[in-house]
Amino acid sequence: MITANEIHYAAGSREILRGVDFQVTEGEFVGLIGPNGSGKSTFLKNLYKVLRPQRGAITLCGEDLLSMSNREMAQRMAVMVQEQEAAFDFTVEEVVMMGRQARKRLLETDSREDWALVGEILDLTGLSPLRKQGFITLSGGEKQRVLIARALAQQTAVLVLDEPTNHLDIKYQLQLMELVRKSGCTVVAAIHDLNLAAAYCDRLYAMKDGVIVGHGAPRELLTTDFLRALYEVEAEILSGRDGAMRVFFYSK
Ligand SMILES: Nc1ncnc2c1ncn2[C@@H]1O[C@H](COP(=O)(O)OP(=O)(O)OP(=O)(O)O)[C@@H](O)[C@H]1O
Repeated sequence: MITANEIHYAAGSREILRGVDFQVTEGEFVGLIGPNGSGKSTFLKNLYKVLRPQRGAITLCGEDLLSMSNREMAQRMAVMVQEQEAAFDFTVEEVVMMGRQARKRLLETDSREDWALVGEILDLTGLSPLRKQGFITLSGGEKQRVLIARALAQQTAVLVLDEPTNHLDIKYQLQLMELVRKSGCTVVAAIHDLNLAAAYCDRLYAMKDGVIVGHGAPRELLTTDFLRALYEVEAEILSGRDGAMRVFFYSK
């Protein structure tokens, strides 16, 4: 569904991505982990074309991403990032409706089907009581839920999420991960919380200093030795009563 080969990206003389190889197959939920400043957001920005790699190739749904128009990309891939949020002076339902734009012709109005879908997604994300509230008046966690709702309204095959849960309380963290997993989309998400990543992702890619230093199923990848090398912390790995792995951290 997505392949990135040998991606190099530099900002001025600073090499941020140094030959990143990355593959996601259809229906997979892949997490991107790694320490602060390792290049995760920069890599995702290359995936959704806010940045253009100096070297390397990316395909989306079998087509060359770099020669695709933004509209063609938006019909295949929805993106949820943090930085856009200040720009919205719209109601919650209007922001979610914006997700439909990529699927319409120029000047095509919102149909009854569009509104029905928006209503359904507002219900799913627990946002119906807030639908008429101004986006800029929402709390950080509410904004994050609106942005994921907007991405779901785009009805794309692929979702790219940069830190989708960092403002959410624990109930909504679990709910968002559940929702994303059940969406049936192919998902790439940068996630700091390794317990969430391990519980929901099929596979993880670990990035450090602009290169992929490991990838695999969470249980195979996240060993104490690997976590020590990646984050310079001591980790203890246990199993929860649901059988999922839990990681505890101690400073070195
Ligand atoms: N335009 C730029 N000019 C110089 N350095 C940059 C630029 N953009 C990003 N960087 C640097 O590249 C590195 C990678 O940044 P990036 O935001 O991709 O990291 P990240 O892994 O997403 O980090 P975090 O976990 O903290 O969000 C950082 O050290 C950042 O300061």
